[in-house]
Amino acid sequence: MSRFTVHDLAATIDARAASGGEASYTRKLLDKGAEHCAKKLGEEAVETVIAAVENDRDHLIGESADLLFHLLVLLKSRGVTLEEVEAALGQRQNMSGLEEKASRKRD
Ligand SMILES: N=c1c2ncn([C@@H]3O[C@H](COP(=O)(O)OP(=O)(O)OP(=O)(O)O)[C@@H](O)[C@H]3O)c2ncn1[C@@H]1O[C@H](COP(=O)(O)O)[C@@H](O)[C@H]1O
Repeated sequence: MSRFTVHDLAATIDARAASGGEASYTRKLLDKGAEHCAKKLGEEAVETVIAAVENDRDHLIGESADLLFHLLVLLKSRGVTLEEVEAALGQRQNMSGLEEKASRKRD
């Protein structure tokens, strides 16, 4: 069996956005709009931070999964693709984080 990836999850979210029904949580989130999706992402981020601070490994993994799911739904709600985010990361590939930070200040 091939490994499940974030791309597989993004494809499921695309499918639910196109035709998800009453039973779809993704559809429910998208129907409530981008602001609601952003609020949910914020909640999941806080829960992830708490799990990390408490050094609760299993909880951190679970909350990180929730966080990634909600980030993908938020991106979908604003028409941004995972590939576009990957491209942004790719552009930073040969630059250190500190260089990247300095380049933002010059913009
Ligand atoms: N990965 C996830 C995933 N991670 C977290 N969640 C849901 O995120 C919610 C977060 O819990 P909360 O307590 O914060 O929210 P809640 O109180 O249940 O919901 P709200 O009423 O507050 O919105 C839970 O209901 C989780 O089930 C997810 N729901 C769906 N997926 C994936 O998305 C796919 C499509 O799901 P559906 O759209 O439901 O078919 C599924 O096959 C899964 O693979």
